[in-house]
Amino acid sequence: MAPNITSTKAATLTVTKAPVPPKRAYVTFLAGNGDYVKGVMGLAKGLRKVKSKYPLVVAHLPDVPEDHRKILVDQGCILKEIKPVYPPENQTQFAMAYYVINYSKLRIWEFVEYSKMIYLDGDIQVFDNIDHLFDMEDGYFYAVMDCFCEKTWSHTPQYKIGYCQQCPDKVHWPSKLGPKPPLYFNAGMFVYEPSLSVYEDLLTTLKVTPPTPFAEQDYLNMFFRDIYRPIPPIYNLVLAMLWRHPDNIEIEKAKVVHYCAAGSKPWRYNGKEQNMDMEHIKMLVAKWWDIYNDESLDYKNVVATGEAEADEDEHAGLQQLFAALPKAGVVRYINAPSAA
Ligand SMILES: O=c1ccn([C@@H]2O[C@H](COP(=O)(O)OP(=O)(O)O)[C@@H](O)[C@H]2O)c(=O)[nH]1
Ligand SMILES: OC[C@H]1O[C@H](O[C@@H]2[C@@H](O)[C@H](O)[C@@H](O)[C@H](O)[C@@H]2O)[C@H](O)[C@@H](O)[C@H]1O
Ligand SMILES: [Mn+2]
Repeated sequence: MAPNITSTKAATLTVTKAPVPPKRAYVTFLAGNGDYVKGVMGLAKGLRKVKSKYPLVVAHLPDVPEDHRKILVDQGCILKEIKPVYPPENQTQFAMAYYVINYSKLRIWEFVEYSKMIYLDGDIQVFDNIDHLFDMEDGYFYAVMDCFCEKTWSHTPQYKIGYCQQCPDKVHWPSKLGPKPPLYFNAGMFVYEPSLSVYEDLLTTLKVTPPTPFAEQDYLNMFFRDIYRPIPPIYNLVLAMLWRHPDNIEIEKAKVVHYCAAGSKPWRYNGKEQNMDMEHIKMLVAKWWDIYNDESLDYKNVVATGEAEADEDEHAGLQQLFAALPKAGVVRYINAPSAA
């Protein structure tokens, strides 16, 4: 029935704007015209396979060629060109010469159109939904602890004495070396909040910080030391853990796998380098290729899936995060996000 309008005074319509939900996204970093674009493509498809609710932003340097950019746009990625960030002039020998470009990752703090982001290296694959990590308490930097046992750490005192934070009771930190190093995270995956003030501080502080072998990973560990919170290794399985600290991990529960060990990049894998003939490595590389080759996961072939399915996966993820916490033992992990 039509409303009975008697007054001729124009009705004042007050539209209360619905609160804009905080924007969240995954973000990765791409440089050069080489084969890392395959890693990013695989990551985009993996996030789709686990029905993540959030897009993948690709922060890329100007040297990423047009055809690579198109491949990623066609896979539903949001491309954002960034300028390189270089450390101050230095004589440092980086653990890997190309690490010098990794300081450009710092540009992702400028993406303030997002309230919270999860950074993932291009050599990472997500095998289970991890959207629930966005619900962790704000104001902290979340990442998985690294391991110091690989040759890439041979320049460090901890490597020289056989100390690793993954097994702090095996070789105790000698007091003559001063205080035990603070917990150290692998910078291939982290949960953070973009912020212009933090971004400015990162770039300003970098100018007066002598570079070190693990480049931006060392720098980020120093910069966020006071708000770093360790999360369980299921959120960034650094492959070296498989042969260095097998007791600290449950490979079947790994939600995120980081192909950072020498010779483990799936798109270059030939099984010839040390430890690359392990059954677990072969299985994880095959799992990566299954996703990469799965055309049903291509953006053009995927119909938007319902929220319900994603929520369901997310709820399951929360339960597993709860389950993973008590087994930790090594460090007190974060308080799991409320299940509500
Ligand atoms: O030529 C390169 C080298 C590195 N990267 C990016 O920088 C990240 C860090 O490098 P990498 O993963 O090789 O370091 P690792 O974790 O193996 O030490 C990669 O994952 C990519 O996202 C890139 O795009 N192109
Ligand atoms: O630029 C420094 C890099 O340092 C880290 O890689 C290392 C680290 O994981 C060591 O612990 C391993 O021994 C080593 O193999 C591996 O390359 C990050 O994964 C990467 O994203 C990036 O920050
Ligand atoms: Mn990596």
